[in-house]
Amino acid sequence: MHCVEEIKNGIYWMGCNDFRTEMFEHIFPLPFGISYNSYFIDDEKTAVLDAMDKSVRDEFLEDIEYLLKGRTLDYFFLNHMEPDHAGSILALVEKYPNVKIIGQAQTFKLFEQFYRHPMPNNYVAVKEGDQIKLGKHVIQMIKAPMVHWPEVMLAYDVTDKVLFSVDAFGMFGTSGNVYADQVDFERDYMDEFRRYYVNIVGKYGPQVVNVLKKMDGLPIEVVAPVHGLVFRTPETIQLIIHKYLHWAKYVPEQNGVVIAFASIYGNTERAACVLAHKLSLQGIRNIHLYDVSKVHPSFLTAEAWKYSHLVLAAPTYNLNLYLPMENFLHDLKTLQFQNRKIAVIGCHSWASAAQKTMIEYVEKKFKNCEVLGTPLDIRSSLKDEEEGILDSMAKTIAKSIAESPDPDSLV
Ligand SMILES: Cc1cc2nc3c(=O)[nH]c(=O)nc-3n(C[C@H](O)[C@H](O)[C@H](O)COP(=O)(O)O)c2cc1C
Repeated sequence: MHCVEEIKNGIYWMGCNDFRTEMFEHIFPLPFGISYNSYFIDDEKTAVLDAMDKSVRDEFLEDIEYLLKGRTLDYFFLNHMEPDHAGSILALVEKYPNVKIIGQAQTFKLFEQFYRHPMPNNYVAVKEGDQIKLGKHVIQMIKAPMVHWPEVMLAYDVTDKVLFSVDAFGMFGTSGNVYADQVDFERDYMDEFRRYYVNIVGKYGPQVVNVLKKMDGLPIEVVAPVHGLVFRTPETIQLIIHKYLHWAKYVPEQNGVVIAFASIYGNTERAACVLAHKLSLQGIRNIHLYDVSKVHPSFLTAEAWKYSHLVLAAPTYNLNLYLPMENFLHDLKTLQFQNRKIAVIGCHSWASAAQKTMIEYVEKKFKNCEVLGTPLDIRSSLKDEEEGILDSMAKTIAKSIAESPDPDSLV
């Protein structure tokens, strides 16, 4: 069996969906699975760009054999050493021992660290701008450090204007289709596309901006990532570049409020829900409530990236911030979350710590973020006569949203 499709003259997509892996990198839940793409070029010389995870190694080798039609494999482009794209390389080299492996010196070093199997006779070291001629197809190397590892190199088919973008423009999830224009991408895939970006490369905004600058100078007709759908129409390519510009510059996509709350007994939750309704009465659209104890942080960080405003509400727990909230905020800090206004609600019964810790994250650990309005620290439960505090908070947030510039004007 095989699962391949020609995406441009002599360039083939090979795709495997993986519904068995529960968590990507053993940390990110995969409710819709994950897919691995690899690409084959049929020319005077044959080439494979990127390998696949070892969980789909047999299918990967089967597709290559089918496309080679009895020929041998001349080149393998090792664009990224991470095992979900390199896990099948040893098997590939065992099958095609004379294959030339294209990569950077740094890539080969990582290869040997992981696989303890030096193959210096197979290596062809390349640098930024080098071109490999396969025949009609000429492949140009474009460095993309930290998108999402230091050795990442994109490959650009100069002849057919295809950008093999490695993890850039990848996504969580799977599809029965190959191209983004064959599905309702914005409606059905954007959330997993965003969650992938934020959690996998979100920390490296400046490096992503550099890649986008390099792309700006290239005519691109197809963007072919290693996970998810392929982009071949000007509309879908423009859409993903537009989204990446927002995300990489830490500019929200739209105005709205994410209320991330934690609660042991329900009092902080109640305050969060009442605040949400007060915001709604203020005419605010797109208010999203999330219980951080129930929703994996990878979904929460993606939502925080999407919207302009954030509310954090959590109780004190053993003289600390309640752990699921701490996890979420730690994640945001690690991902270099920035440029947001954030309201804070703490809750405690005898010795407060949560409110102070959340304020510290906003003011000291996040970049260019500020606490919005007067933070609240509930004593066990909010009394009826204190509800006015939530009214003021809702008004402050609504005013801030009204005064926020159109996010599109910032990219
Ligand atoms: C294991 C445990 C530890 C707690 N530690 C503290 C604490 O250190 N300081 C404090 O003021 N309250 C502490 N609390 C109490 C809660 O923070 C407090 O009752 C709060 O109002 C609960 O809000 P909630 O109803 O939203 O869960 C603790 C509660 C539990 C279950």
